[in-house]
Amino acid sequence: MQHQKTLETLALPWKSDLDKNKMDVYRHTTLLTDIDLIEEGRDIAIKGENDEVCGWIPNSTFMKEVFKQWKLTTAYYNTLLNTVEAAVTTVDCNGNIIFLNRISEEMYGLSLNEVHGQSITNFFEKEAIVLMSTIKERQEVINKYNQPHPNVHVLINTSPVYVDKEVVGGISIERDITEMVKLNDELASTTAYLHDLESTTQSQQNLSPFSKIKGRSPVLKEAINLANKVAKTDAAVLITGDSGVGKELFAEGIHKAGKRSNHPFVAINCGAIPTALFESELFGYEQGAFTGAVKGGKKGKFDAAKGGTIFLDEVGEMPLELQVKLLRVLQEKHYYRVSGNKAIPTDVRIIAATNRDLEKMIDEGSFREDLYYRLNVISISIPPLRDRIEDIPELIQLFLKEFSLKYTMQIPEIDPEVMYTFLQHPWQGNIRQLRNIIERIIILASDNEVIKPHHLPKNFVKENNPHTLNIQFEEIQKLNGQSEEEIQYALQKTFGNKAAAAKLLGISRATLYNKLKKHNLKG
Ligand SMILES: Nc1ncnc2c1ncn2[C@@H]1O[C@H](COP(=O)(O)OP(=O)(O)OP(=O)(O)O)[C@@H](O)[C@H]1O
Repeated sequence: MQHQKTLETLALPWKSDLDKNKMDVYRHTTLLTDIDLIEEGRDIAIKGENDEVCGWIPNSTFMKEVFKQWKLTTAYYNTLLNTVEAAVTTVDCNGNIIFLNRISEEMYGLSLNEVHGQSITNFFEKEAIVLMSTIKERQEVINKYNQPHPNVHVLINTSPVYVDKEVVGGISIERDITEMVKLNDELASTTAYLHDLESTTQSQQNLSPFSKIKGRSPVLKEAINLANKVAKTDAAVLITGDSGVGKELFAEGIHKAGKRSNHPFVAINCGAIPTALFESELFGYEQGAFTGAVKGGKKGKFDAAKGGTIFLDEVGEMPLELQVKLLRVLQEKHYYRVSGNKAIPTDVRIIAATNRDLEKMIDEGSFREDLYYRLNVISISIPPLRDRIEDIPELIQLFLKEFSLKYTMQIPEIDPEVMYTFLQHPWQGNIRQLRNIIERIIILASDNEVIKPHHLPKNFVKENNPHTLNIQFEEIQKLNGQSEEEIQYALQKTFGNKAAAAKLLGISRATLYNKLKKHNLKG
């Protein structure tokens, strides 16, 4: 508590009429606390450096001093116990409660007056009382987690209290961490909840009928919106667009978003079926229909797609005579198997797609106008990739991920020049071409290699106009993202795609964000 006094400080000078044999003798440096029990009425003789008795302390002075020290110690002790931000409990060697401070009283809902002198085991589960084992085993405990009550979590320090090497009791100091435990629990459950939410939204996203169609361009979003609306009806849909723009993905999406989604989606490439087999392929045949026919007949695509959707891909490639047959089925709403005479009702939704200009074909007489109107109740036009360059960075990332996974590679980084080449490319083969190129890149690149222009196929590079490209690229190479104009230029060149713009400027995405903030740019 306080600085201990030595006996010397209390001593009076030795007098010749005193008898040291009637006194207890101590050295002058002895501390008050080191003194054994003094018999009532006995004075203390003090020995100096040379072991000569040099002073004495009358018993009354000693007792007064002890009393004074006791009062002081108790005052400090009580103040300390009630000031400390922890629950303090002291017990005697039998585990009877001597003291609880205010925090201890509050923490356990006990009042010192009521529990004083009672065994601590009356108030706590035996196995939860660290203090008891500390006394028994004479072993201090530091920062041990304990749950003395179902609603209380603490970190506990305990120590036996010794007087002259003998354990006279124990003291425990507990820091209440209930709030922390609760917060931690909440954090854990919130994290788990977030995980759940994330995977539900992810699976919902995966379930979304058009989720496979990636891209953020307004033209693409518009096409998806229209497809979504059309999907709710049973109307025939004609999807137009260049080769590889994703027409089949749209057809699948419409099927999945419609009420026929639990039935099959059957795709037919109209350009790939030989004329002689077209009817039997589509409508099936009865036994003995022709030489080489399978015994028992065979079902056709219309049977296979029953209740679902038939996707007539490349419908513009269909020979005229077959167009007539298809038209008849669509008009009459039933079909016959080859060599069959039973009319089978058609129960399919028709979605057709073409990359040909059907109206021009009608003018030229190679596509039937009546069939065109049958198929084209609603048309959805999918824009070519060169008209929605904003989608390119996302598609690149998608395919990089897909093929890195397939060929068990790290997802490589794309050099800004390659990104720029991609953004400027005319993409005659659209997304299919982009996908194929990325697959090739992944196959040819080594792990951890940055994708550079030399990774691109030679004929692909030739498709670009190398002259303009180089000049523009050189211009861009001079950029370092320092000025507001450069940042705006890069954003404009990359259609606002920040990842691509950062690559062009040769700075990290975080740096670009900082610069956008600094220049107050929206990006
Ligand atoms: N927006 C897109 N997001 C992701 N992948 C796409 C997207 N569009 C197309 N693809 C992918 O590109 C490839 C070509 O797409 P799809 O077969 O749907 O094109 P298509 O227009 O039907 O081509 P074709 O006219 O040659 O039959 C497929 O691998 C498809 O998954």
